[in-house]
Amino acid sequence: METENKTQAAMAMEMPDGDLSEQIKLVSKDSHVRAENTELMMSYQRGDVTLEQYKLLLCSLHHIYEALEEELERNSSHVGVAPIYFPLELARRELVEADLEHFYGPYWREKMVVPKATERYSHRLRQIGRDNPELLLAHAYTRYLGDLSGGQILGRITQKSLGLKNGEGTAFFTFPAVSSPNLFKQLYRSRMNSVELTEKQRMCMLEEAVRAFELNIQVFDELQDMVYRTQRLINTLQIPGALITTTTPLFRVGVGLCLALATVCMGIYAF
Ligand code: HEM
Repeated sequence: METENKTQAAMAMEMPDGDLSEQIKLVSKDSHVRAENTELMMSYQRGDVTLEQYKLLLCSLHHIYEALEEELERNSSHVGVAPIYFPLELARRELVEADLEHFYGPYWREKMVVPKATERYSHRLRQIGRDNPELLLAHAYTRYLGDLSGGQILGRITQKSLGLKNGEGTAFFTFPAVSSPNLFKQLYRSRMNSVELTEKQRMCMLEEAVRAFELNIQVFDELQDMVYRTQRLINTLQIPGALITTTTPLFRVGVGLCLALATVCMGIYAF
């Protein structure tokens, strides 16, 4: 991946129009297509996203935005962060929390399921927040401009697929302080273009944008894998789906162990 990123980043660096917003869009074009084509995003585009997929996605989004927004805030006066710091307009964390509470109840924190890929993503955000804060721009761009673009379509699909009325459980997709997503994206791009970067920093920024997409793709793939595994467990053990999807992971492990034990006991008895 590293070599491929470098080639794409080098190509973008040679663009006659040297605006960062144009270069970053070009360099991440293929990754955007790959992100759109993940199983999870394909379920969205087919309009058949399930509650389980959406709840798992919310857990990961919370973990990611918690790290991103804490690091942006901690570095908000950094020269590479200040121009693109729009907490009032863009912050997602509290909105995701409202959605998590809607689906999991007041003790949602104890019920969160966070895959390894999500941990890796937040670890990367913490790492650059500490060592190279200017690279936070690449991640803020990937997530926030994505949420303001395709994310708006995904919000409508979520409502329709899951039959959610009056915005219940879909606060994440809303931007109450942004009256026009298109105008806001224009402003955001002009702020991105105002950040002064050395050639080396610019190259690292373009590579980081591709990495940001890659980290998102890995999260989506692992979430989908978890959905498949849960489905297989339901089918194998023939237990009601609701028992799996509405309970805590610990409870589910307990149920699994009891059923496994019961199967072994029955086998011994039969023998
Ligand atoms: C079903 C999935 C998706 C659909 C249908 C979709 C669709 C779109 C559309 C229509 C645009 C506007 C393009 C334009 O204005 O030129 C866009 C832009 C964007 N999307 Fe997506 N998208 C999806 C998934 C994603 C994902 C998973 C990410 C990142 C994690 C993402 C990040 C972005 C970004 C950063 C932009 C802004 C590009 C720019 O103007 O520089 N998208 N998307």
